[in-house]
Amino acid sequence: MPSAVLPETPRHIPPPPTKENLDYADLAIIDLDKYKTAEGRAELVLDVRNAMSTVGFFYVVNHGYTQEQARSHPIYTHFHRITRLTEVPQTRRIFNIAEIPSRASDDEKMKYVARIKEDGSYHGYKLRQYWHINAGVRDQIEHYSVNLDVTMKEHPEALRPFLPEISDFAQHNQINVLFPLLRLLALGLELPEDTFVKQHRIDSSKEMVCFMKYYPRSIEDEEKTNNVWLKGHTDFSTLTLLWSQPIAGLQIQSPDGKWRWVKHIDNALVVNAGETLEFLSGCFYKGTIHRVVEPPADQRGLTRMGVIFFATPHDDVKLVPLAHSPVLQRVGIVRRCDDDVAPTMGEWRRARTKAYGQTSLTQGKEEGLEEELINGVVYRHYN
Ligand SMILES: O=C(O)CCC(=O)C(=O)O
Ligand SMILES: [Fe+2]
Repeated sequence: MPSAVLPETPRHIPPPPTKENLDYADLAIIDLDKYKTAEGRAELVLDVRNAMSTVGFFYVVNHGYTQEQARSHPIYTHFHRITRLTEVPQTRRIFNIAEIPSRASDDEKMKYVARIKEDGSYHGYKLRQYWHINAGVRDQIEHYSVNLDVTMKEHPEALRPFLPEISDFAQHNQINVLFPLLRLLALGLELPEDTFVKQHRIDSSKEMVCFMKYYPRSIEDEEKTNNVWLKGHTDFSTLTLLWSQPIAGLQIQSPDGKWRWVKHIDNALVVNAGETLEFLSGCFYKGTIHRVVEPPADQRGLTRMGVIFFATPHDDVKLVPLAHSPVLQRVGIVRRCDDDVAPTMGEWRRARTKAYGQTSLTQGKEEGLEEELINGVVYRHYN
């Protein structure tokens, strides 16, 4: 069998977690080991339903990827099985790979820039300063997003040898984490367990892995934005799987209106519900508002790398509540728009992606709230 040797990856070195005593959100921990038994699953259905119908966020542990114990696993390229085995644990390895796109030249970044405004797609680079935050200050976040089907687009040269691993990683997120969670969420609505999975298991999926690099900002920018790096928002996904990393910054808006920090847990996932799950569940599952702010003093000045999987159903799925759910019939359905004008996933994704961070916003009823109308649905931003 022919063999090839992969280039070295950069080394992503995570700093120690913050020692500051922050006001942390109290989030449930969903242990996917329990999914293996019928009793465990029954417990998880209740835990997942409770978390998603109240806070809209939880942690997932035992998702099948190792962080601390080195374990060999073979690496493949497009054509060859590679002879050398990696000793790097899987989670650390994906953070190493995540560093690659940010090191491409400016010319190459321009070549693979995402067609955000043109097609409403994040696949490729979202460069820094694309979004407006406040008072003329723009974001310092660079994304590189790869579709679940990694062959859908071309990628920067340095990333190409790692596409098989990125593909494995994306599929791991989908099959081993997303699908079990979607089954639990369907059971939580007393629906057949594959209800949501069927909407997601498709060939032309637009689900994506996003490598997200936040660069530190000037004191002036911090002041003008009140330390907000990424404005309060909900995600357009059904679920967002965020690979926990030690640099604090992510905050969620608690039901009492207070922003609370999300604490880092080594090798855990932070999972949140997005707008699409709200649409499909008649707002029973909550797409909770979250934002990213400047890290605490002991982590200031660091770049912050995120690895995130955004899950969405097929573009043709009409985003109307699953009204036959016995649970929804009991608790009632809240519609964000009438069923007959409800957008499809594709319409919502494109409209949301094109509009985000671009349009001029109107001041909402509350302080710090801005609103815009997307596809006839009110979308809110919070500062
Ligand atoms: O970087 C984070 O921790 C969160 C990012 C986020 O909320 C998003 O990209 O939608
Ligand atoms: Fe988000």
